[in-house]
Amino acid sequence: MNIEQLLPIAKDAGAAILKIYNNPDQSKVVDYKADDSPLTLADQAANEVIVAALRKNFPEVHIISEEGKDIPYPVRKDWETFFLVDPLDGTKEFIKRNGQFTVNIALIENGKPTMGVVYTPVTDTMYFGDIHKGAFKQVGEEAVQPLQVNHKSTERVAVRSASHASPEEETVLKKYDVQDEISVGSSLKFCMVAEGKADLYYRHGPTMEWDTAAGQAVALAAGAKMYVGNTEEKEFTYNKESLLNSGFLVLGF
Ligand SMILES: Nc1ncnc2c1ncn2[C@@H]1O[C@H](COP(=O)(O)O)[C@@H](OP(=O)(O)O)[C@H]1O
Ligand SMILES: [Mg+2]
Repeated sequence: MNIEQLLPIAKDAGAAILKIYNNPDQSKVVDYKADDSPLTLADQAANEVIVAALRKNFPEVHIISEEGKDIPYPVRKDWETFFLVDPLDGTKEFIKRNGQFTVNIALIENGKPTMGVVYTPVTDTMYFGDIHKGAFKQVGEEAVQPLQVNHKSTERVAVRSASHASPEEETVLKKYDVQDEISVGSSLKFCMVAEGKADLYYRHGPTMEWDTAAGQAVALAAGAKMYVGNTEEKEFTYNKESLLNSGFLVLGF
C-alpha cells in the first residue's frame, strides 16, 4: 500500500462534504443534530465515499469508521492491519462554519498508526504521513512540502482544542515551558505539531480512536512522539477494548 493511494479518497470525501456545506439551502441549519441535517448528511456522504473506495482498492483490509463503529471487540481484537476513519472530524467547527474540520484516514498496523491522511476541504489542504517515508503537506495543486517538527527547547507553543480544552492541561504546559497557545479545531492540531507551528499538543479530555489516528501518523512521520496521559512513558496505541481514548501528549521535540 502507498500513502498516495489514500489522497484522492480523502479529497473525494472532502468534495462530498463541501457540496453539502456550501449548499445555499441551509434551511436546516439550526437543527444540526437531526437525521437530515447538513452535518449528518455530510458525515454520511463522506463515510460512504471513503468506505466504498477503501473496499474497492484494499478489499482485504478491515475498516473501523466513526460511522460504523459497532464492531464487537472479540471480532476486531486480532486485526493486525485495519483502516481507522473519521469521515468528518470537528463537528463543532463545521457548525461554526470556521473551516477547521477534516477528513481522516489512518492505517493501523499492530496497534500503531503507520500511515495517515488529514484533509481540510475548505482550504484544500492535505497533510499526509507514512512513518517510513516522512510527512508532507500539499495546498491545492501547489508543490508538495516535506514537514518536520521544530525541536524547540524553550519558549514553546502549545496547540489546544477550540472546543474541548480542560483546565488540567495548564500544569503540563507550564512544565514544558509553553509561552504561547494556539486554539484550533479537529485533528489539525497534530498537523500543526508536524509542521512546526506548534511544539506540543496535550489533551486531558477524552477523544475516540478515529479522532487521533490519522493525525498521530502525520505527527510521528514528521518526527513527533505521542504518549498516553501526561508523561513520556507509554506509547499511544490503537484497537483497545474501548475505542475511547485517554488523554495524551504529543511532543515535537
Ligand atoms: N466527551 C467526549 N467523549 C469522547 N470523545 C469526545 C468527547 N468530547 C469530544 N470528543 C471528541 O473530540 C473530537 C473533537 O476534538 P476537538 O475538540 O479537538 O476539535 C470530537 O470529534 P468529532 O468532532 O468528529 O465528533 C469527539 O469525537
Ligand atoms: Mg472526530
